[in-house]
Amino acid sequence: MSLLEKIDSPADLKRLKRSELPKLAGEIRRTIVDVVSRNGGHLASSLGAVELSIALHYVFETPADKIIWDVGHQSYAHKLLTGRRDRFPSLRQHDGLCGFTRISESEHDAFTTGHSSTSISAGLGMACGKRLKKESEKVISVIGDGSMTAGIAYEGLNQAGGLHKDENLLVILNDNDMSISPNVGALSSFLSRTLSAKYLQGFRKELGEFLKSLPRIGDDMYKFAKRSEESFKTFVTPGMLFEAFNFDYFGPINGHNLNHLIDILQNIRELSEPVLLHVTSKKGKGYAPAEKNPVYFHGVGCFEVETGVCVRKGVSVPTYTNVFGDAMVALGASDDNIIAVTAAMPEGTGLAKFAAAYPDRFFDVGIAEQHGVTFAAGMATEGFKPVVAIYSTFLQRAYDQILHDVCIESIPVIFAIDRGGIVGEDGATHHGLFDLSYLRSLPNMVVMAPKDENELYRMLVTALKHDGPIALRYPRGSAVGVPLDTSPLPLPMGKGEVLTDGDDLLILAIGSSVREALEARSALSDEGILATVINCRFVKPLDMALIGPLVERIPRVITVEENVRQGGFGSAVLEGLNDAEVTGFRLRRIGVRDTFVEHGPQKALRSQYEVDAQAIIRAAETMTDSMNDKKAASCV
Ligand SMILES: Cc1ncc(C[n+]2csc(CCOP(=O)(O)OP(=O)(O)O)c2C)c(N)n1
Ligand SMILES: CC(=O)[C@@H](O)[C@H](O)COP(=O)(O)O
Ligand SMILES: [Mg+2]
Repeated sequence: MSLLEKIDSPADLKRLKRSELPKLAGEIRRTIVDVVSRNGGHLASSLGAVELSIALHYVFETPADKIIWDVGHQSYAHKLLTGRRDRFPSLRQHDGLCGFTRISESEHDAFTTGHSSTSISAGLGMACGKRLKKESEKVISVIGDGSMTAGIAYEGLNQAGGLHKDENLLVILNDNDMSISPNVGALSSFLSRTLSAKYLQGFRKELGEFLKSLPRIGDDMYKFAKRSEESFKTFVTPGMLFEAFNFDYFGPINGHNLNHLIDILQNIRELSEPVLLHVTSKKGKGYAPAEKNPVYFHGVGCFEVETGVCVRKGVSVPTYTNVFGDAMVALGASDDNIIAVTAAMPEGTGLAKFAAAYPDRFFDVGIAEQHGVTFAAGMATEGFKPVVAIYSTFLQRAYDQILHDVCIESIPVIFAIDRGGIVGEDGATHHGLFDLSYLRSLPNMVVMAPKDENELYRMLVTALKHDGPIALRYPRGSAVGVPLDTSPLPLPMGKGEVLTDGDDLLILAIGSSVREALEARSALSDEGILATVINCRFVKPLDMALIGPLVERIPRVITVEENVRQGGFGSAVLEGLNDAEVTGFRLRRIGVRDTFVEHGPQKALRSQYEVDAQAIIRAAETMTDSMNDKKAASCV
């Protein structure tokens, strides 16, 4: 029996001898690599946090003590140690374990995470709550160096440092010198001073010996230098930053040395004030391909364990992300005013190629979506054309910046919103199901969604010509596979496109849902139901000049979107019809109902949450059945 098999709870872990823990770490790593190679997942970060997870559960007592794993993408070892070993093979699968931490999944998951940099705020809230309840358990926020680039992390530190000194909060900065890509900004270079700190320790020793050797004054000077050693150390390490927030700073310590980790955590456990422990670790630790290429193995699909080579199921259709990335490079060649902004996701958004081609016009702002949007607004006021590429789910963070800094003055910022719709295995925290609703309510904002990659390109061209805020949202994964027109003309603003004609039903679709609508249309025509299908292209401005008369002609209407129904595209159509005083129609909205979508394959989720072609067919059948019933009734 392996050591891991003996662990059904953190209590079992504590029964192991310290000398057994490295073996356990090896078993955990092999399990993680094995499961992720089959299910995909966040491999490199989780491998880098194995010893930290073991040490934390060896020293602390969850669920009474709280551990908040920032983002939660490094929490796989934590899951294995907290009673989820048997279910671990279901990681990220439909109805299986979530890829991040979820309060609803385990009492050991203190907080639900997925979006970064929330752990300090949540941890501080818990620590304050515990103080008021006179509970003495520890709250531990584990945050990476990339997540430390977000403003909210400093808002938490700032409040913590200004509160009572008895907030029982331990912040562990897990510093692997990487975000998804190499970490950016001043913080990153500041943290890497730790490297030179090693050198400085040697230097300090030499200096001591040198001072002692000086006749007469040497001893006194040595004592003075010793006295100020603490401030010297703080000055030359990142401690300076955290001490300024009134945190006691310890570190940097090696995050893969279990003995050191356990010793220091046991000591810190006895302190009851805000402490920051700086741990250095290696992304991908223990699995050579991931150590070598941590960017690729940050979030990876299925791969062969022996080689680390990706197993692809022979699809050659490009992703929307790739088409966007290539279009940016092509368009950037003839227009020096185009700049690209990403919030720590150059690969994920497809902007890495633009970064390589035009490094001066590429800006990675770190995990700082809010700042990224306002930064882009600033550049736009200088005459540039900023294209801000952010995943739909992360753009939620920047709502006020879009409203206040972009829309009020109608500043021409282009939002390239990737991962719009159901994203799949990342689940509830990551689906991009709200953007159509949260953007269309903003004055001056234009909102588009392409039906295929060709239209994505055209929409980007349209956006670059537009003088005001404009968004294009497109889904995760493969595009349709249509031939690309690489010099497309801009689209007429706010105009939809008639795709098919039929008098029985009107299907109004947006974005990737157009494909579902066409699939449904073809199945329905086999049943003798003929539908007019419209690719609306724009959620705002909506083409009411086209839609209004069509609804009067075909008063059975289905709207389709991969977005929540509340406030989305279907709602826009209803509002438009109401404003145009069109009456006497029936309308069904296909979209995600008032719920959060869990994780699983995109196709399965589209079916479960009823936003696929089958859902359109069912809605069409009920509508046309009742139409036939009525016809039949009037004949009687
Ligand atoms: C608000 C937000 N923006 C972007 C992301 C995407 N993202 C997930 S992990 C990550 C990098 C985090 O780096 P770090 O905290 O250092 O953890 P590491 O991956 O190095 O373990 C990013 C950018 C996110 N989860 N949340
Ligand atoms: C943890 C996180 O937020 C990212 O790593 C995210 O999982 C990336 O998603 P994609 O795989 O869609 O790029
Ligand atoms: Mg990191």
